[in-house]
Amino acid sequence: MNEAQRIKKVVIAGGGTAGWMTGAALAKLMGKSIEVVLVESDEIGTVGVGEATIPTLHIFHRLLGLKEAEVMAATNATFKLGIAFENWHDVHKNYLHSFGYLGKDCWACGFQHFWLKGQQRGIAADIGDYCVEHLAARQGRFAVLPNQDLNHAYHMDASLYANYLRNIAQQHGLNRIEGKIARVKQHDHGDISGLVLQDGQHIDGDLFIDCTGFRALLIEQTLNTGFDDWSHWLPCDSAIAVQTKSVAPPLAYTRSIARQAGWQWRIPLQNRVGNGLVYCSKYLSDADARQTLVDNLEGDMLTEPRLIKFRTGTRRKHWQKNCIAIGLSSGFLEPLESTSIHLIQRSIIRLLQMFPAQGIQSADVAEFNRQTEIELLNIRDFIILHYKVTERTDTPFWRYCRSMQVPDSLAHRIALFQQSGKVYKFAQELFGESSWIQVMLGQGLQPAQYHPIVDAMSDDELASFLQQIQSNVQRSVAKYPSHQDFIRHYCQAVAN
Ligand SMILES: Cc1cc2nc3c(=O)[nH]c(=O)nc-3n(C[C@H](O)[C@H](O)[C@H](O)COP(=O)(O)OP(=O)(O)OC[C@H]3O[C@@H](n4cnc5c(N)ncnc54)[C@H](O)[C@@H]3O)c2cc1C
Repeated sequence: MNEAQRIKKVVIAGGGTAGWMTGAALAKLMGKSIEVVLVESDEIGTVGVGEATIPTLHIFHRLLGLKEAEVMAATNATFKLGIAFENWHDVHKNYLHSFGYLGKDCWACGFQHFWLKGQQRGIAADIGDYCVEHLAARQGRFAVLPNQDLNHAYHMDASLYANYLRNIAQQHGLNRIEGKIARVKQHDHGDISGLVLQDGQHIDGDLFIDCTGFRALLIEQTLNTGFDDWSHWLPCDSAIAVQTKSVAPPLAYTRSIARQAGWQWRIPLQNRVGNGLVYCSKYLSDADARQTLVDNLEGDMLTEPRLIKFRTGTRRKHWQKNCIAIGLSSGFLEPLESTSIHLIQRSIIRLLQMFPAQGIQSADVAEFNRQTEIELLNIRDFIILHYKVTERTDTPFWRYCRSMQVPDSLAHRIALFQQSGKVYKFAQELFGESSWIQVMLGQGLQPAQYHPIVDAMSDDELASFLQQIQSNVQRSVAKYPSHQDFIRHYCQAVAN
């Protein structure tokens, strides 16, 4: 690595969601001190999916000074309060993983312990009845109110989002170059020196951001960084995606419907619905997958079903020499909990925090890679949990998932919850206790005991404690208008 070279010019290869998020952030926040160039190819196009997000996207928008209603109107967006998991625990058994907090904790233990005792005594309602976001999602209500914000994310049109960010990036001086990268040039010491386009143009730079999607043109095809394959834990390797007409007002949550060898998503936008079937090709042929998806659509198809192949896992290093991989080039977990855009945003923020203006330092590179890996491993475990903890035995795919060995870190979390109802969030971890609890209970994992401190309350006191939380949640949700009405006055897309 050439440690002396100052970074004056950053070249972003690729203009999908990752490329344009990176481009907008670098141009807007650092455009006065560095030159930013982005190369993309209309001929190759983008992966064209990735329309469900999680609440952390607010942080990115705040960083760029974007207004929520404006971004939503520009991207046909709806609000997302969580994900409904249908048929995951078992066929016809459903639950919702909402973005909200469950009930009230005490100093010694989380709310789930009070709820578990209440459940044993027959005085507790569904765990979701103690969470505002959960009930609002189920009742189709939503609002952004001062001092009473619901933890929310968005469903949005991925291409419109990329266009929106592209405008911002270009307004702040980013130079967009259309063309296909034919070759990547390297210095003798191995660093990347430039890109050569098919039309003969040379685009040289100091720091290169690989946003070329699954191709990973720089980080892998050029620098041979290596890939850790996680398909033994996350066995889905294919998806078929199609857009359909809306047939009902948009839900304020994503639907994830487990099928015989994977799961189907439904993502409602203001003007259409995004659909897809994620599946494992070992257990389902592409033709059968296409048929399964087409048989389970609600509106007329607006596009031809499109096949996408992927491999779950991670690049061994995310920053290698003078190249940083952001987006699908850095790896892919699978879309179940909509975490990819979050990971893009985390890499961008980390890059800004560690920007190597005076030259790349090996300690920065190591730290960037260390932080990225920790984040990824926690999210990976959370996603594997959905597949592992299931009572489904109806197909070979689900039997495989149920019996597979999981990482020790996840096995520990499962045992901890099963034996004593305990859940802890690790430092810097994306998913909090409420998320782990909703998914573990929803998938059918029942703790053997609750924390003894709960016995300090009499049954009557416990009943009144639970009742009060439930009433407060109901009162809060009753104030919200319908999701559809709120969108209409807050962020109606211009074309609708
Ligand atoms: C089935 C599926 C569902 C998903 N759902 C979600 C979701 O709900 N939520 C979520 O957060 N994420 C989701 N993701 C992930 C999400 O789609 C991606 O993280 C996001 O779209 C970013 O992709 P990208 O920009 O890295 O790659 P791409 O969109 O593939 O962009 C790659 C870019 O590189 C360019 N390029 C490639 N090669 C060359 C070349 N030789 N010359 C010039 N340009 C080149 C392309 O033209 C394109 O502009 C999903 C992914 C899949 C596969």
